[in-house]
Amino acid sequence: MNSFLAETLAGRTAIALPYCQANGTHVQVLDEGVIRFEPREPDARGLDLVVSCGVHGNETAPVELVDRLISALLCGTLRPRARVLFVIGNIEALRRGVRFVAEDMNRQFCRVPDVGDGPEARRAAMLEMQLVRFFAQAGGEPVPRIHYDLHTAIHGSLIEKFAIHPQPAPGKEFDRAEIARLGLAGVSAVLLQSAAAPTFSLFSSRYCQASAFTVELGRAMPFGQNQGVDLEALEDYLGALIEGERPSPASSDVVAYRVSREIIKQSPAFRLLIDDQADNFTPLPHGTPIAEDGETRWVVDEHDARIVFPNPDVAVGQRAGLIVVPTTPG
Ligand SMILES: O=C(O)CCC(=O)N[C@@H](CCC(=O)O)C(=O)O
Ligand SMILES: [Zn+2]
Repeated sequence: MNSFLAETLAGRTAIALPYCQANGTHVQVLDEGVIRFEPREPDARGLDLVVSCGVHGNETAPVELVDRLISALLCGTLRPRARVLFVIGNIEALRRGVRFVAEDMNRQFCRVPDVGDGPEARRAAMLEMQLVRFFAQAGGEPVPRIHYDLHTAIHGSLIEKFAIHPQPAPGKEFDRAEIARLGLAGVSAVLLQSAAAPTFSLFSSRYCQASAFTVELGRAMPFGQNQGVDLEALEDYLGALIEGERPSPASSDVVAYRVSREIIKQSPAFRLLIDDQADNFTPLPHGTPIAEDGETRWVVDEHDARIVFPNPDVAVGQRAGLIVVPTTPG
């Protein structure tokens, strides 16, 4: 039998009726690339978990990981004791092996009522609806809600695996316990966002009250070329969550950075003044000119600053880099 990913890329998954596996697990394909698993015993459910991948079509290692987890659930070697929703984000971009088709999907979330009409904007709006329904259907006693949106990065990184924790809603705080747990998944650092970027993880954090993270897992490579991306710890960790475990680390190994500034491209004249191939977390000495755009110049005035996601080729209005500085979680 072809895997869920193979069927999805071939255009052969679509909304279907729920069914029950021999081991009692309830399964339903909710849309193209969207599949939900629920345990036989609803009372056993201790967690509602969303794992998304492929929001950028050139970031395939996490898609292969998600496909392995789905296959294990479908053949019964993994038995859920949590409700789990898997989302393969930008299917057409995955088919083409490109980051996006018309617009960056990870800038199309949280846009109601101003939803765009391109393919990524429409898909993002549908995925938002799926998450809202998934979390609302839980019933019973409230359980923790977690969303991991899995990515890989364009450049190399001095810290290979790191997460971005979206800016909390007013009156809320960063989730220290979930940040610490990420260490068990092989994640070494977290960036605490200080601005509301229109990402998938911001959506689930703000509108679904989930503890949400964008997780960067190494370098973006095409399907079949991800041997250099070691996702074993993450795969074990997600398998444990799905099977109802909630491992807690004795102490946190995850170092924290605060996003000090977002560098926003304001016009086509935007220029990066540092190497646009710089690794993520490359240190930026005080006084370094980073970018210019007409009259605007970005110069490092932070102590111990690093650059993350330097990219001058984004659309006007989008971020061309993050300046981050060390901080403490929480
Ligand atoms: O490597 C890059 O420049 C981009 C990698 C990537 O796709 N990162 C995400 C981060 C999302 C967030 O800030 O939560 C993105 O840019 O969408
Ligand atoms: Zn990405």
